[in-house]
Amino acid sequence: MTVRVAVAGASGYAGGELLRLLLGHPEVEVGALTAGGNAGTTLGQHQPHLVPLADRVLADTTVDALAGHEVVFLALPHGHSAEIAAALGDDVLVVDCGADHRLTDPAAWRRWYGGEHAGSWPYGLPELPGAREKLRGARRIAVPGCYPTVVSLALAPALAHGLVEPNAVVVAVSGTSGAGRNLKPHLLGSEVMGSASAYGVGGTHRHTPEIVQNLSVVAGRPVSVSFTPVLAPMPRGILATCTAPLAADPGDVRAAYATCYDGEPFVHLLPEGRWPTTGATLGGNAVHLQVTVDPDAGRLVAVAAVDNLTKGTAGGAVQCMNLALGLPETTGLSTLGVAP
Ligand SMILES: NC(=O)C1=CN([C@@H]2O[C@H](COP(=O)(O)OP(=O)(O)OC[C@H]3O[C@@H](n4cnc5c(N)ncnc54)[C@H](OP(=O)(O)O)[C@@H]3O)[C@@H](O)[C@H]2O)C=CC1
Ligand SMILES: CC(=O)N[C@@H](CCC(=O)OP(=O)(O)O)C(=O)O
Repeated sequence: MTVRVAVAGASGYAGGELLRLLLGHPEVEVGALTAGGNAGTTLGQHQPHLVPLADRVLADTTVDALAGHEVVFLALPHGHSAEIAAALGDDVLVVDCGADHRLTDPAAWRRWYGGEHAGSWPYGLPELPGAREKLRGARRIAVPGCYPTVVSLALAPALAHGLVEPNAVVVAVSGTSGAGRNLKPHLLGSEVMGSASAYGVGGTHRHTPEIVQNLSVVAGRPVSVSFTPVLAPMPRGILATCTAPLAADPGDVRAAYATCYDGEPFVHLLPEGRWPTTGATLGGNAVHLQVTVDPDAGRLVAVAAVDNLTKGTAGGAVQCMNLALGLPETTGLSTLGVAP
């Protein structure tokens, strides 16, 4: 089986990571590569690590360029996917790395993103209860945001099994590639190096409703989340510290987590006493996770690390493609990190 795959947004960070993984995927042939203003330049000018594709010329992001492929990955800014997907036809698998189709509630979309909601697609986090079944055979997939991937997986077992009260506090540190390859003053080396900064504080980050949506479905009741992201001086990786008040009788918290993720190829509950590091997850399609109880504070504490570009975007997207096409879910994906 050889699947012809196009990548829109190939000059960006998510597009580059998609191509790195797709070049190592045994069932994939890389077809059209598209961009915005950088159309007409070669991929090698933007992604020097992708040597086999260095001479490929980036096309404009048009339906004509993307048509004729069995799979189209969209690694574009928000707002582009609905129109492209509608023109590509129902038989093409469209995997959207953007936010357009993640939220199920149109009112939440209007509040957090503005404008009319384009509708929700099957949500590309297979490890959430019930999600994998909806991804098998799907032809439209909404890949989660990077923070929602790691936070949802860190807290889902606690909420699914009633180990905690339904209100969580999350502080998550992210590398700068999470912000994309944009020329923004706050992303300049001189601003970021040697300094960490909180942003989107006070419930204002647009990933809050996505995290709340995921955890409320898992818990079967409304969950509130106080989410604070922090920009850190590193190119990749997210480390999320998630806490919630313990329920009256939580039982063996670690055993509950171990049972939940038993057999999940991409979620690694660390041995007791060891805590996740972003470094250990870099380049791998894995979430590293640890959980404990803080008895004095009466809180469950879960810490999780992920590479925002791999399991946090592109790796998760390839995992979902595998499920949708009926391939083994782990095809072309490694959990091995890069160290040191
Ligand atoms: N970075 C991350 O960790 C994560 C990103 N995502 C999502 O993935 C998507 C891509 O993000 P990311 O790679 O970080 O962003 P980048 O800014 O790095 O890349 C954006 C890509 O989209 C292209 N593009 C920009 N504007 C247009 C346009 N008007 N028409 C066509 N193409 C355009 C750019 O081309 P050009 O170079 O020509 O401008 C580039 O290839 C976004 O929706 C983002 O939210 C999701 C999870 C995590
Ligand atoms: C460090 C940083 O800036 N991170 C980004 C996360 C973006 C992301 O995950 O993607 P979506 O835009 O597709 O949701 C942010 O906070 O906006």
